Amino acid sequence: MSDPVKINRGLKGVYFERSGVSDIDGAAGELSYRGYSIHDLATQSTFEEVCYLLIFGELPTADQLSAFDARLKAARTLPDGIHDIIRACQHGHPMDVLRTAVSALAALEPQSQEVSEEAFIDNGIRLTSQVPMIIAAHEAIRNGRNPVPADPTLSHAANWLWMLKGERPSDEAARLADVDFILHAEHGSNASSFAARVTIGTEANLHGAIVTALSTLAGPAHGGAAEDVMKMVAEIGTPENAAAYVKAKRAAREAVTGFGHRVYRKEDPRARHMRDGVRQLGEEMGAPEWYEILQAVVEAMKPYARHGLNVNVDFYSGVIYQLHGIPMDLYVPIFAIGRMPGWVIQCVEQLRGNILIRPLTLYNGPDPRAYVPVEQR
Ligand SMILES: CC(=O)SCCNC(=O)CCNC(=O)[C@H](O)C(C)(C)COP(=O)(O)OP(=O)(O)OC[C@H]1O[C@@H](n2cnc3c(N)ncnc32)[C@H](O)[C@@H]1OP(=O)(O)O
Ligand SMILES: O=C([O-])CC(=O)C(=O)O
Repeated sequence: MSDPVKINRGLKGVYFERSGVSDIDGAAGELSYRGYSIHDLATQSTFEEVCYLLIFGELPTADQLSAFDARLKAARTLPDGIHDIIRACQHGHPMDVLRTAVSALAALEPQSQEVSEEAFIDNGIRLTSQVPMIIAAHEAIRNGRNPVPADPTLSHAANWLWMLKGERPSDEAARLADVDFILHAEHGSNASSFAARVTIGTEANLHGAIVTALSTLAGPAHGGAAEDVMKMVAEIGTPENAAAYVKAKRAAREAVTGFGHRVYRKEDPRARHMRDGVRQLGEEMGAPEWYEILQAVVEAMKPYARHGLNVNVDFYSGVIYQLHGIPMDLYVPIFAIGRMPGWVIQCVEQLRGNILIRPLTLYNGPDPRAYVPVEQR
């Protein structure tokens, strides 16, 4: 019997809202933020500027940028108690620790309860600065070190690396982190941003929506892919093994991680910037084999490219983090650092003319039946 209504499982191809933030052309493999090509932003802009663009809709003037930068820097503080919470769950996955700490911020900072556009922007800017602090503090605490205080002379990306490692990053390392954040900053109605919008649809506060988004980002089909790609590269071991690995995956009808996307049918436009980063960094660090293994996987997947199966943004990012000596379980949290402005502006957009997001499921359970008391079952 055919269903009386058309069901779009996974909401594939369904438009549920209008958005002026980012535009994805999946067929052409193109992405822009507020009309600016991701390629121009990745090569010419900074994460601070992209945050401003996403949140306020226009590129900032020099004065606006410096005022915004000062606002981000002033927000590099965590309330008393957050380090204790991190300490208490230090052995957990960093994504669980980050989510727990953001949830705790909602309880510790009274201003997080306000639901208005201005409050979302204020709280969103504060959280954008606090998220990298939480991740770096956790990394320090779980390794028996004291958290490194933020350095107000450093950019968002450089300060993150400074807090993570306790040493000043090179300009190249800071720029690579900056580009990574720009590329991850926003991506339309992806699963975590959609989940955040669902939370705001109930008129909940921004911190609640960010907790939802973090939970949703953590899965391997979304933000967890970079970590899985690194595990895959380690398992493959040498470029010569890549073809057999892919063949076995395809034979078992299992996903090759870092490939595929719900929207793109050409290569994810963000991937090329990460690919260049892996190649350069690998050569500089005398470890070209990671790039060679990745390219051997791409070669082995070529027969499937005509079905729209190409690399996505996270195919290359994990190896960049690995080359920087960043532990694998920090890859998803790093994605979250970059995605903060995207989540914030999606929540602001949702709040304007808010509507409860509540689709339908078509019932296919048992027909109506009489209740049977427990002693008669
Ligand atoms: C930042 C991000 O979130 S990007 C995504 C990161 N995730 C990953 O890299 C994990 C691996 N990829 C995947 O699991 C999927 O591609 C997803 C979840 C991202 C998208 O899934 P969907 O939108 O359902 O995929 P789509 O409908 O395009 O799949 C089409 C076909 O390609 C196959 N396919 C999709 N991705 C892959 C993959 N990575 N490897 C092998 N086959 C795949 C599907 O099984 C499907 O085959 P079928 O028609 O024979 O059943
Ligand atoms: O858009 C998606 O479905 C996933 C993605 O690439 C992202 O969130 O960056």
